[in-house]
Amino acid sequence: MDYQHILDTIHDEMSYRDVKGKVASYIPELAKVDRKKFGMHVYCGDKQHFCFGDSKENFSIQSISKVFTLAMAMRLMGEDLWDRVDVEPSGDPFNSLTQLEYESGIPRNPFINAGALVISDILVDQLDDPKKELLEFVRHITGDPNIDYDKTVAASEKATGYRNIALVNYIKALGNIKCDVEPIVDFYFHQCSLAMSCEDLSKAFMLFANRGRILDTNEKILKPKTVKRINALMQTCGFYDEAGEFSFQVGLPGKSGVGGGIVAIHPKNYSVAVWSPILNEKGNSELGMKALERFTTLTGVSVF
Ligand SMILES: NC(=O)CC[C@H](N)C(=O)O
Repeated sequence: MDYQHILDTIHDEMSYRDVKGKVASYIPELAKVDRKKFGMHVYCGDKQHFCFGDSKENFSIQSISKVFTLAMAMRLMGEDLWDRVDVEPSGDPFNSLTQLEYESGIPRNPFINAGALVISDILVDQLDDPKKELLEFVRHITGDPNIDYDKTVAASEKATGYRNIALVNYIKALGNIKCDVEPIVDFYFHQCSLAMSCEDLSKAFMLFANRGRILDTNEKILKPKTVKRINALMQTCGFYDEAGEFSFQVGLPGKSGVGGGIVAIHPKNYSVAVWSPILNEKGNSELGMKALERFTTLTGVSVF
């Protein structure tokens, strides 16, 4: 497969001028990102990798971080985790509070904010220094010791993060949060602020395409069963109330973030990351989704 040719074709065909969405602004710092940015990176099981555009530039990974924290929580709790968070698509926006009331504080899945905040509670409760351990985890699986939090983005989200703070308080009132609210949201805002490139993300997500093993070293980090569960959740819940559309258009398990990144994987085959900060109404990268649709169409490879 000539991946470089396919990526070059996508780069030639598409431009930020073709999409009408907006860069996220409810986190003030994200509104400063240049809407012209566009990059893509593919990592393959044979360690070859291909890219175009701004694929080596760091951006705020936001909700993509929820996949890393889920992996860490599954390593700590195994199947007991599912007593605290469910595994169903929500069909609601990522930051919705409504289902919690009639579902007794058990979030629909770990990729909506409510679910990710319960995962944050678990990590804050069980780890001595969760921020340090998350950084170590991400640096280890990418082999990049320079990955770090963007403290300006974390502070910007904290200053305006009323909904997430409300979510933790509400879930705590319903009995599904153990720790204090402040350290949970502090950890969550930091995980969302992780600054990574498409290159970093496609390499990190090879873990999920490679049955839980780091591509470079073959070290086993996750059990195959854990990887199966995480990939299933990415397929059904990775794009909030657009999960069906992403499956329909692209046909890969994946995860998006409001920084405009999307990562998707094909089990045993490849991992692909794309970044364009212009979001559609559902909070997913508009150009990113189109680029991935072209990618699975031109390669003829999706999970379906
Ligand atoms: N979908 C997202 O990327 C949302 C992440 C963002 N930090 C929030 O909690 O609102």
